[in-house]
This record gives sequence, C-alpha cells and structure tokens, in this order.
Amino acid sequence: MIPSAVPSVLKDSVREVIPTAKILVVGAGGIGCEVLKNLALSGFADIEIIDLDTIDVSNLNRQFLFRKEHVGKSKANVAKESILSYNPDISIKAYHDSITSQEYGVNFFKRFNVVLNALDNRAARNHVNRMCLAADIPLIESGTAGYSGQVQFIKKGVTQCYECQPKPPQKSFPGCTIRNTPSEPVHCIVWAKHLFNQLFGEDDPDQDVSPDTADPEAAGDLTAMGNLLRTSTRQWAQQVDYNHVKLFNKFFHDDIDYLLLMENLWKTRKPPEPISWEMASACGTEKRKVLTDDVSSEMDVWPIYLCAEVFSTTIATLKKELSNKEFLIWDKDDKVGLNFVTACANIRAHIFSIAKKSRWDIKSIAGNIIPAIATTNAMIAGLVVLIAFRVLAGDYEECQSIYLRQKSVHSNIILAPDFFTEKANPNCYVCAEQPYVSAYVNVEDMTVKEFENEVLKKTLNMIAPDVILDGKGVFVISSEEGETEANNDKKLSQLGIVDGSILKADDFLQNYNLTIGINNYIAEKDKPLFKIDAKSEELKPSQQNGKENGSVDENASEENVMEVDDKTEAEHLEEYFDDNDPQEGTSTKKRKLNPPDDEDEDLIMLDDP
Ligand SMILES: Nc1ncnc2c1ncn2[C@@H]1O[C@H](COP(=O)(O)OP(=O)(O)OP(=O)(O)O)[C@@H](O)[C@H]1O
Ligand SMILES: [Zn+2]
Repeated sequence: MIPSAVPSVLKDSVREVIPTAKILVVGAGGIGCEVLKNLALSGFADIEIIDLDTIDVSNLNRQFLFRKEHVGKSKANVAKESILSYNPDISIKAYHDSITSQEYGVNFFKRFNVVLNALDNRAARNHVNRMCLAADIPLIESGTAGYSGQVQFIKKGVTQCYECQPKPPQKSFPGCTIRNTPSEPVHCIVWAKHLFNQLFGEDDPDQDVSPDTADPEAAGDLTAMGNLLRTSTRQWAQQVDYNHVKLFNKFFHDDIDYLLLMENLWKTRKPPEPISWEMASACGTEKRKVLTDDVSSEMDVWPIYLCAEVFSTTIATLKKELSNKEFLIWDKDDKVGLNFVTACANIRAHIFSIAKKSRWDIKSIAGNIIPAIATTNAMIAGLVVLIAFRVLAGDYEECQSIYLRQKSVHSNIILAPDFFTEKANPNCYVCAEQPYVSAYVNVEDMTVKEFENEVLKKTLNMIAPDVILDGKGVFVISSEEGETEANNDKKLSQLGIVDGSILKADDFLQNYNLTIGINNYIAEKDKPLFKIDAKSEELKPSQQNGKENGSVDENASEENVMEVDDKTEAEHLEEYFDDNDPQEGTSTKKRKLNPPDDEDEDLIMLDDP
C-alpha cells in the first residue's frame, strides 16, 4: 500500500516508486535541509545524506533542522536526527564526510535512483557530476545566490552535464594593484588576506604583499635603488619573533616609504602616507574604544588606534596557533583571522586614503558572501523534489532547467523554465565520448607538482590523477603515494613534455579519462600562468540544438552573451511568456533565457586561496 504521505496528485507509476526510491542528498546546508524536509514529507523513505561540515551559529536562521544546542555538531548527523524526530519510519543514513573522499566511488553512487546536489562550491559539484556520469545515475543540481536560483537536471546521454559549458572565471585583480596602488576597499581586503597567508598561511608566491618592483608603471624609478629584502615575509617575521611593532612598521611604514620612491606611480594618484606603530597608537584623542563582541564592534568602522591594537593582539594569538600547526587557513568565520584582516585592511585603506570598512562589511567582501535567503532556498528545494518526481517517472523531456529570478517592477513572473532540456556539448571535456582539452603551460618553467596541483586538481578538478606521456610510456604522475615523487620538482620539459606532447590523464575515482594536448605558453606579466582551452569556438551550439538565430547563446563566451543579450531581465521574462502564450500557438518558437547568475562562486570578486 502506498503511504498517505505520497502526494495523491502524482501519477500512480510515480507514487509506487517513491516509498522505495533510494535518494542521495549531497550537502545539508540551506538547500539541503529544505530538500530533506520535502523528501520526508512526500513519502520518500530511503534517504542518505552527506555533509562534511559542522553547524555554525550563522546557519540557524535558515537551516531549520538545526537548533542552538546543535552548534559544533555534524550537519549530516543532526539533519538525520531531526528528520527522524518528524518521521521515525524513514530509513536515513548520514555521513559526516566529504563526497570527494575515496570511499564514495562509482559503486556507492550506483546504489541510488537519483542524486540531489545541495552544495555550495564548484569543485564538489564538478566531482558529483563526474561520479553520476560514471555511475549513469540521474543528478539534480541546484544553487541559489540571493534572490536568484536554478535547478538543472543532468543525465548521461540525455542532457548536458554540469561541465558542458565553460563557467566564467573568478574575478581577480592584478598583483601590482594589490601590492602598489590600491584604489578600492576590496584591494586592501585582498592585500590583508594575502598578508595573513604570508605570515601564517600556506606559502603562495602569488600572494606577495611587499612592493612590486617590477610594476611596469614604475619603470625606471628603481634602477638605482637596489633590491628589497629578499628573505620571505614568513622567514623575516620568524626572525623578529612576530614582534608586532616591527611587523607593523615594516608593512605600514617602511614598505610604504619604499613605494613612495616609485615616483611614477604617484604622478596621477594621491601618494600614500606611511604610518608607524607609534603614530597609529597615538591616533585619536576621543574616548578610547575597545574591541567587544557587541554590535558596535561589528558594524562600526574601527579607529586607527583600535586597528593597531587588534593587529598586535591577533598577531600574538595567531602566532600561538601556528606554533603547533604547519600553517593556518583563513576562514571568514574565524574571529581572530577576521579581526586581523579587518585591522590590516583598514590601516592600509587609511594610508591610501580609501574608505575604511566595518568588520561586517569586510567579512562579507572577504568571504564573498551574498546573503543566503531562506525563501529562495525553500523555492529551489521545492522544485528539486518536483523534478525528482519527473525523473523517477522517467519523464526526462519534462525536466528542463528552471530559473528563479527576483521579481521586477515589470513582471510578476519569477520562475522561468527552459523550453527544452539542453543536449550535451559534443566537445565537453568531461562528458564527451573522448574527452580532450588543450593546456597552455610553460613547459620549461612549470614543475610536475605544479601541473598536478594547479592544472589537474584545481582547474580540471581531478582528485587523484595518474598521468602518462603518450607514445613514450613515461609515467609522469601516479596516484599511488611516493611512486612518482622523484618527478615532482622536475620541469615538464625534463620529462620530455614539450609543445605538442599528448598526456593521458586518468582519475580512477571519477572513472574519468582525459587526453591533454600540451602547448608551450609563456604568460604575460600579471596574466594567469597557464590556460585551459576546451575549444571554446567549438563550444558554440550546433543547429541540432534547435535554437534559432538571435536566441541568447549560453555557450558563447561571456562577452558574446553580453552582446546578444542587451535586454532587461523583465523583457526576457515578458518575451518568454509572450512566446509561450498558448493562445498565440507559438509553441514551436524556441527562445532561451539567459540564465541568472549561477551560484555563489560565480559572483566572487576575490581570488580565494
Ligand atoms: N565536498 C563536500 N562534501 C560534502 N558536503 C559538502 C561538500 N562541500 C560543501 N558541502 C556542504 O554543502 C552545504 C552547502 O550549504 P550552504 O550553501 O547553505 O552553505 P553553508 O556553509 O551552510 O552556509 P553559508 O556558506 O551561507 O555560511 C554545506 O553544508 C557544506 O558543508
Ligand atoms: Zn558535459
């Protein structure tokens, strides 16, 4: 007998499968909690949930399966317990783990009828996409950003995959703007985050905070000046035992003095004003504020003497934390790290006559937070489960992507489905029959380890790749620890990887094979060190996709989309519904909406480490 929770409006064929369908929910955050509740209330009785995180106080306003007493506990486990307290008859299994761990291989995924993603980052989304393709299990992908959201159905051989379309790169700023000539608060915030990493975080030469003597704008100024101190910031900080006065004077006084010597930089800009520890501590005559946990420390802009004081106390705490770790990881939710960045960003802003910001603002800029809105999550989670019904019924043609947009003055319409499910891109470097990608790297300069970490893992999202040099049988990278360690520090060219070489990369976990064509490439200054080209010209839609000329082309590059798509959101929506008006009989028209901003990380302003 079908349980009464299963909605009676559904077709019998769907109602019958719901009680026994096996569902995996990946992520128990804003969307995940809503999805779990919807599943439980619609009669699903066999659910597994995975989330790597623990509950933070800031989750409680919208992740309603969690209460104050759960703070610090596993999201997956508490979500499970909360659902069971509503309905103890559901079989629900929780994993407090990352879905990218080796334990969750293709066989794990094969056990499910459908996978529901409720994630917040592209790396995990790409990984689940690959696992579902490999296991041939339908995936429903979802995301929200403020008032916008979207749901996408993905099935091997039926639709696009999550990686069929290139996603816009994350915005970042040229190094010399950050190091020499900041002009906006965000530049100072990026600098302060880099300073945190230089002093306490993982070594990253791209995050240098000292004056950039190679700035082309300053050309000629420094020829007679000799070089700056060449030890690393970390080494130097250790040598002076993280003495806050010495650190302060170097970063906010001596380095600024040095910048002033690059006179060319200040011909058209207001020159910065160095500030010493003594000057900063003596700043301001008003009644002295101290840092508290109340709202004024959060929302007010701190005076400079307070920034200096916070600089000193946070350095002492972070130094202590570092003493039993290799490095610290900056996290917007970690008070000490956030206080350090707030203090440093504001001192730098003061020096460069840039508006200072409250800790609240800095957290939101530095953590790339756009407000998470409970109603948006609830609407998207509702759609996820509605689409799951269709997927279980096998009605794949009815599973078009749906976009949620903010209501505008011109239109009351906020939900807009696509007209048809998008077909896979035949040149997708993930779901194509023989995935191929061109990599532009400096073969004389890039080491094997850098290639593995930056290109294969961070950019192409592999987890544990094995790589051989095609035709030569050279084993370049092994996923078995230690097997190819001797190659790590070698330059690619030393292993015979040169312009025109072909690499065969294989990620066993993702069941993913990729052929990589190597092109030797020397990056211009301040440009990314390497490029990946999934053949964007070939990514344009073919006629079979059934789109008409003039329709918005999601496949084209960002610029192209902008050129074609100069309509307002409201016009799009009105046009969409005009085209769809059954009275007009225009069902053959196929105009596609430009999708809204995808998820959080597409709106990122900073280059997150
Ligand atoms: N690799 C992963 N494996 C399992 N769960 C993941 C993975 N990556 C992210 N998640 C989880 O996905 C969920 C996404 O939820 P959400 O977007 O609401 O983020 P949040 O961290 O809860 O909130 P916010 O980012 O707004 O503070 C989080 O609970 C996060 O822990
Ligand atoms: Zn694809």
